[in-house]
Amino acid sequence: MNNNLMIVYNIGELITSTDPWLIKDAAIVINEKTGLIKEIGKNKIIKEKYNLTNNNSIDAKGASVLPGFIDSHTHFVFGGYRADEYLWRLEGQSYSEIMEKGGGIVNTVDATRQTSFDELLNAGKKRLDNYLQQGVTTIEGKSGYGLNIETEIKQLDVMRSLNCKHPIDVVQTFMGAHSVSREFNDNKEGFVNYVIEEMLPIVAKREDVSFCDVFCDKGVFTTEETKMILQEAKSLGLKPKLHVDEIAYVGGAELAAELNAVSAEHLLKVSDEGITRMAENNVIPVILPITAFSLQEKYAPARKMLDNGLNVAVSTDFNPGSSHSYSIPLLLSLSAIKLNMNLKEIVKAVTINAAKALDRDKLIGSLEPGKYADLIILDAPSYEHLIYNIGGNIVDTVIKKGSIAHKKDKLYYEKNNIIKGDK
Ligand SMILES: N=CN[C@@H](CCC(=O)O)C(=O)O
Ligand SMILES: [Zn+2]
Repeated sequence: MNNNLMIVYNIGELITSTDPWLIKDAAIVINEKTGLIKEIGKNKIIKEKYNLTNNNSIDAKGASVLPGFIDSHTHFVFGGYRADEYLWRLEGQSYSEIMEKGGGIVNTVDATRQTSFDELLNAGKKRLDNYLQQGVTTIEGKSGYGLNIETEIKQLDVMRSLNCKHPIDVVQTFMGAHSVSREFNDNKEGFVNYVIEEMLPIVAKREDVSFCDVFCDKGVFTTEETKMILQEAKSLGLKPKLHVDEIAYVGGAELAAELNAVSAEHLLKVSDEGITRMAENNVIPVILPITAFSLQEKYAPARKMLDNGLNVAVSTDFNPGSSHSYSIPLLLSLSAIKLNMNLKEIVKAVTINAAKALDRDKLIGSLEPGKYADLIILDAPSYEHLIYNIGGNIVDTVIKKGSIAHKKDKLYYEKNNIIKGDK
């Protein structure tokens, strides 16, 4: 009767990210073949109905269980580092000043062009391993450190390969308009045409690429240029996302609404009108508090967005420049302390709302029958510990599509039986 079923039982509290939000003393029945959730119920009832002696069943021992985290905005495939720029920023130079002096994104473009596919793959794998240990089961990754077709394709190929090889699902976004490439330094119009005419037709044919993103901001691409690129991308079947209103207010959120974009991201300088327009058009705001922290900028008005009914998502924005961090605990802490979000809003922001930002909410982001069994078991009795435990990773076990993808490592000294004898 239990063939191909995995049962996670003795769950102290199950956080579903849907209704009912919390189920005490719960169990989840998973179809291991499909990786989908078959049934969720009270522990006692599931125990009576199914045979728990199945080897693959897991005793959660009263711990809190919740959906796998979804990091909906990252640039995790890149070559080189920009630690020097981070130190310059600490000495008072701004992100824009460094960019205007010829640094910033184009430095990483140089490094990424010089880095081989295998090196990018290895670096990407290590970063995904780290994400997995923190409970991330789906991640978005953007290209945009190639700015020519060869290297953009190389980044996308690395992400495609990682998506096949790694338990974390990688959702790919083409971001050829991340900055103007050095070759087109004095010819931005030429670069925009290059993106539209040379890159988009090739990238849009790939089934593994879902979105097209543009850095629409002061000193980067204007709203007109962004509109041209994203309208073309849309006509070729790529769904629009926008980096907007980060450096300065440019009316980016309004443009995201006009384009019916899936998401608008950053939004540090968003206007009230932009918030209203996003709400009217179901645009998901993806807020990146680690970036504001790292740039020492004012945080995006997440509270105002939530109070206006928006489905706010939060993400690490892991990249080599503005947010060199893939720390989920830091993300959760900043969301609580700096964005004034409550625990439920924070969990939604890294689960169901993040799934919405990736247009995958029919399959992931909440725990309910018919959705993928992407879930985490905490080393804590309550999900309150996610923000109470500041900066610490309290994820014990990660299950991806019904298979155990990570279990907290045993300590080295336990594994090797190293003990200090009495002296
Ligand atoms: N703001 C634009 N893009 C990235 C930063 C890229 C970089 O500095 O390398 C971001 O989302 O923060
Ligand atoms: Zn970004």
